[in-house]
Amino acid sequence: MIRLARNYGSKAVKQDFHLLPDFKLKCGLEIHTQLSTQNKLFSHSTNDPFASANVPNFHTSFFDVALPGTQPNLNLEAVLFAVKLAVALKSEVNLSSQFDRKHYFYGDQPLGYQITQHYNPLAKGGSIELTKALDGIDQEHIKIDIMQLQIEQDTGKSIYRESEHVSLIDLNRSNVPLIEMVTLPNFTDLKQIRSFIKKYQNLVRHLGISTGDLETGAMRVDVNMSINDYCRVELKNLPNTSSIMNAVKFEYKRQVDIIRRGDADELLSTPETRGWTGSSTVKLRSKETTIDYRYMPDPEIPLIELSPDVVAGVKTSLPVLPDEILRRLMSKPYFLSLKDAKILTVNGNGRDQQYTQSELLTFYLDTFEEYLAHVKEDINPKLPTNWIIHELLGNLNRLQFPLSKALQTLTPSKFAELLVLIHEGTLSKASGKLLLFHILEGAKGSIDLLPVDLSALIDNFELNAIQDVDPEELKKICSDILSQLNDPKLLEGIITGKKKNSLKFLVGQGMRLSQGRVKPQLFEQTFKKLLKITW
Ligand SMILES: Nc1ncnc2c1ncn2[C@@H]1O[C@H](COP(=O)(O)OP(=O)(O)OP(=O)(O)O)[C@@H](O)[C@H]1O
Ligand SMILES: [Mg+2]
Ligand SMILES: [Mg+2]
Repeated sequence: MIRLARNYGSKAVKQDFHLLPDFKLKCGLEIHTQLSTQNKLFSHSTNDPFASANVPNFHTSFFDVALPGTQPNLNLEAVLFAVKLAVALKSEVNLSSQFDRKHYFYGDQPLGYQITQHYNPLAKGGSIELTKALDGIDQEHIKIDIMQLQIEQDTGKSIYRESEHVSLIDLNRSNVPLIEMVTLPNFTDLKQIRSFIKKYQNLVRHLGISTGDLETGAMRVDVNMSINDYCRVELKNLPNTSSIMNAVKFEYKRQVDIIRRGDADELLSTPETRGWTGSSTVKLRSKETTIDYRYMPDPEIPLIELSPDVVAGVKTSLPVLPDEILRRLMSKPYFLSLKDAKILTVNGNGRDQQYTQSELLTFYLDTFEEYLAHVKEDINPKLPTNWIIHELLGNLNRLQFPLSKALQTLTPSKFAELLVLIHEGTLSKASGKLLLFHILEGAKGSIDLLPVDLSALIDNFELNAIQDVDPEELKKICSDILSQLNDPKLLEGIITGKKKNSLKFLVGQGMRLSQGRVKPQLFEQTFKKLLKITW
């Protein structure tokens, strides 16, 4: 088995890319996903392939290093994770599946074979739907069929230090559980491939069975592609989405050139495996010369026998899936835009954000419910969205403060109280923003966090919007602003209606003077009266 060193920098030059009508693309994906179980697939060592990258061979047992006489012991958590995924993909779970040995020799595979499922995998069939509305593909709706899901073990890692002429072996990754998911060759363009990968990644994160990160290798995508029914080429070593897309584009152009030159019968008549260097695909091996893996059932591992109850139990305990959540969030009473709904449902990699998706979604739904209970019919669905997705998250990122801590003081009911105050005009937007930042900043420095007392804070800072503004006083403020303006052109533009927007500038001055405690509409009305504006 030949492997290329991982290439993280993709140097491919950006150019226009189009599929050509006479050269029909057909693609199928094989995706390997590491399961985030506590332990490894066939041993009791901790499953921690990355955290300890600086301590090689730390998370290893006698079995992981293939000491003679050691035997595999199947981790049921991995089977449960695989069943979860199978059920979410509507695959048919095989109630009796088996493990097989796939033989090949490589330094980071000390057993001399990989334990996988070849003859009788865990699940078959199933599909993922992609739509224009939710996934942004060009077609209204397509279905990508899944061939099968199989459980297998990951290999160790080889590290090549060319300057020192040494190859190092790290077995921390050896025997980490993987699921290989194979699709039918249903993909016909690049957007479909990109959307599918995103959707599958979000699904495994949503189910809590994998980190789904491409960059760390927790999720690895091989693309099989062919044009006009010539033989398929399999692309491997694709470390991130842009490599996947660039490799497909490069390979498409390469195959089109071969067909145009009339060389396809010679060069595209046998399947081959190619790697991605960062700027081009290179041949690793042809499938003709593929070594014979001598597959055989593993005699040391009993069949995985599942009772129908287990599958049924997983089905009933499965969380609501992301597409369904998106659809709910985009309809009554939430009416979120697709973009905002995705902020609440698309799981990031969890390392650079201050919340998990489920924390955020729960916070949003709970706050929304309390807000709705207060305002009833008079609801403004944009208010919770803007204040949670934009204001709250913006502040958490700025302060590097996790949502889980923030909500000890800003509970959903407190946050809803804040929204109601803004909704009713008791608190202006500007004061609301100040208050929110102040609460979060204070909470960050505190150890014991109690639910915040909003009314006390509002009184303390005199943030209450002035409800009964004296019209005379308002008139005076507005006249002062006008007399200090000294810009007749601007005034003329406003009065004639040629520069309607400039009225906002005047209102802004009023808001500044009143420290945001007077409603902007009141300033607008007063200015209009003073300037005798009729538009
Ligand atoms: N004509 C074709 N054009 C493009 N893709 C194809 C074509 N025929 C099959 N494929 C895709 O090739 C992939 C085959 O994967 P599978 O795991 O079954 O076999 P493999 O690649 O030979 O095995 P391995 O797991 O050892 O790589 C599937 O994703 C399938 O959709
Ligand atoms: Mg393959
Ligand atoms: Mg495969």
